[in-house]
Amino acid sequence: MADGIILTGGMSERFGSPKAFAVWKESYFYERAVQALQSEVKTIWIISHPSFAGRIEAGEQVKVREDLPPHQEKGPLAGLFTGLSYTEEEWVFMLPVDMPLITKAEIRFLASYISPETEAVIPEAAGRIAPACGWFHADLLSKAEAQLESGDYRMKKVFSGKEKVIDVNQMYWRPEAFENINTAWQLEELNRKVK
Ligand SMILES: Nc1nc2c(ncn2[C@@H]2O[C@H](COP(=O)(O)OP(=O)(O)OP(=O)(O)O)[C@@H](O)[C@H]2O)c(=O)[nH]1
Repeated sequence: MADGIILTGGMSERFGSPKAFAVWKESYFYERAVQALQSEVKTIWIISHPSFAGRIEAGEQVKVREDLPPHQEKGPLAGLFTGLSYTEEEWVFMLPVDMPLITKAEIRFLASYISPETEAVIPEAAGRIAPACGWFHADLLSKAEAQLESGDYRMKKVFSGKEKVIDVNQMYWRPEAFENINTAWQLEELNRKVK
């Protein structure tokens, strides 16, 4: 079995309010992320921000945590570090909270690329790699920690050549599922485009 990590620790400055509580089809973004993951993983670790973590509903499967010191607010890599610190599973699926169209179908699709030598499976959509979304092996914990300690917070740098980047525009029937929302305008566009 695997665990899930939902990243909600960002400040959502471009969006204007915490994206965890943005609404898509009558659900908060974080609720949609939980729905996508719940049948695919054991425990879901929501790694959130102290200013609103208390508003997120936890449960038997869903645990809410904040970035572990001393790596708070250092971006998605801090969330990966915290999530991997809590999990006891070999694999996690990490999902940024701002990808409201992802469902379990995408999680399973990416899982099909895991093989023994793989350290991560991440999507590339419309020419852009989404390094904070995908399957991550627990061995990345020590690498994430070392990298945070070195002061380099770039997510992509955590990989050591054993990551698989899947071009979802070529391989997948629903590449728009990997679109991420940064602004309120993008969310309006999505409402117009996707019914
Ligand atoms: N746990 C954790 N998650 C983070 C952190 N920074 C960003 N994230 C999450 O990573 C994902 C991508 O974040 P961005 O969209 O790049 O950043 P953001 O802070 O949410 O938005 P901006 O403030 O507009 O840049 C989102 O799901 C964020 O909630 C962090 O320091 N810790």
